[in-house]
Amino acid sequence: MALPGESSAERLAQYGGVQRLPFPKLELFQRKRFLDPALCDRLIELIEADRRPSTLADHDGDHYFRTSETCDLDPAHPAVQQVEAALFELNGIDSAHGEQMQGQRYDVGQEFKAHCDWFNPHGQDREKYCSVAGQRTWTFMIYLNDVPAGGATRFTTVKKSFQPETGKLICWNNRKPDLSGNVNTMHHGMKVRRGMKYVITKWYREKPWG
Ligand SMILES: O=C(O)CCC(=O)C(=O)O
Ligand SMILES: [Fe+2]
Repeated sequence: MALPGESSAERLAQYGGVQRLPFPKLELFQRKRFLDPALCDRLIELIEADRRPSTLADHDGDHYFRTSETCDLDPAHPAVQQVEAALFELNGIDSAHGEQMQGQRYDVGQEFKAHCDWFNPHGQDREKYCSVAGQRTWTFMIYLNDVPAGGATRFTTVKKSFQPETGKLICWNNRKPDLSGNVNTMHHGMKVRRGMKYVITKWYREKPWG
């Protein structure tokens, strides 16, 4: 049984079409065509309607660290609820443990430099970001479109890149079996070279999200 706020390789495998990448030190999965193209288009419209410059915890003053635009997706919107239902069917994580779903849009030249999604236990912002809901457990990310050039997500320590593709989902466990953050989850949303890139991201926590 997975802990609250967690999924597991066994659970993900039940869904069908889920592939685990062959890295012993990192639980990393992909599922192609997780969302259908029409739903991806609706989500892109929502991001376009509501986007604002991204912010970031603990970026050490590098204003070019995450240059994309972000939006918090409305949990009451039918398209967002459809994604939530699909995610629950896949991962079995109680939605109370999920942060609000985020949309991101990267224009040409924009990126999200190499980082881990879990919060540094020694970082200045640990208290601010983890005091209520605890650490991030799993990340689920879905590409909403094909990007003509650039925009791959590169896992830098295991040297694996994912190419954006409409509806493709990738997910990973941010923690090691001892529940500390896994440095092998380090990933870089690389610069878009041509076209636009849209993704949605869903992060889960150890404890229910306020
Ligand atoms: O856009 C990407 O490829 C990566 C996004 C990401 O790492 C994040 O939102 O935490
Ligand atoms: Fe990330």
